[in-house]
Amino acid sequence: MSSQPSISRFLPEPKTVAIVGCPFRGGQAKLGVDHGPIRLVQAGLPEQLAELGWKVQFDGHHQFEEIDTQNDPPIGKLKNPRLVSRVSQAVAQVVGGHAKKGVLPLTLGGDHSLAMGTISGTLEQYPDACVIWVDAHADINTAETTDSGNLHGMPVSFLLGIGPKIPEFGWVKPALRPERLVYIGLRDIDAGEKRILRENGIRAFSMHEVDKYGIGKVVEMALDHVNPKGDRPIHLSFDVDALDPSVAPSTGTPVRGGLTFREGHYICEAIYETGCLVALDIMEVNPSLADVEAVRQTVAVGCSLARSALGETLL
Ligand SMILES: NC(=[NH2+])NCCC[C@H](N)C(=O)O
Ligand SMILES: [Mn+2]
Ligand SMILES: [Mn+2]
Repeated sequence: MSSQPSISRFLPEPKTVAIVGCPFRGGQAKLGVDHGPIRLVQAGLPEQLAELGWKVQFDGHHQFEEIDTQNDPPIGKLKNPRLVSRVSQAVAQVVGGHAKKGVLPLTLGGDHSLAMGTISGTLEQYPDACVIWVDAHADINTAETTDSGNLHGMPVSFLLGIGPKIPEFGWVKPALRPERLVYIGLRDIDAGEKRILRENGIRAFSMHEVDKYGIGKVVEMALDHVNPKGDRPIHLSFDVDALDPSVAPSTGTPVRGGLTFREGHYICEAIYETGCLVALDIMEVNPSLADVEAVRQTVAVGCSLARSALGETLL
């Protein structure tokens, strides 16, 4: 496999990627997702990206505070709210700082609550950026609609500024507009989330549309919706549970009927080809939830999705 020399519309040469390792699990209940970034780096992701011609910056994973339920009791249903807020705020600063320097931040999760931070950071530098959210879930619950209280099911509502205002999350600017957001891969949406998607006119391509139109057409329609002129920066937030559990088994909330290996990679390849990608998240790899071989497979797919989004081609 090789990489194509390609021009980025927004990143100066030499093209530089900064790996933002986020060993964080406070947005959900399962142990192990905090080891995702460590495994992705151990599997050789920095070297693989260098091989593709990127200048790679990585100086160790972030150190976050421990979960402390004593001093961080739930706010309503929200679990670990102060910790999730502080961690995401720190991540927003780091991601925003890289973006400001013309470097592409590649955030490795960790749970998807981190995207509150990564997307805030991107929008700070690129206010007109659009977001492509690839996931089995919409992660758009509010403090009112959430059943689980897990903040990894809620980051999008905070970015849009919908739902009750929680003072502890006051730093999150409602900087994302509903028409700048598009989903691909959805298949497990809570009733309250369906209502939010409808009421806000948010475009979503579920697995039904992937089946109906094929992934090529779906990505074309998705890009056409959020980036019709191809002049907006793109933040790609990829939850590995968008992939079918047979492809990415080791993740906290797997849902059957997901994207094939090729469909997942096609999305990344097509977004790379736009030349508009400015930030990438690879989230929810949890190396503790499967046997050795299934974990290896999930970590490997996390790495290969990142490579595809950063220019690896089949020919
Ligand atoms: N990032 C994820 N894997 N999110 C799963 C969310 C599941 C469910 N909708 C919830 O709010 O709890
Ligand atoms: Mn998900
Ligand atoms: Mn998610």
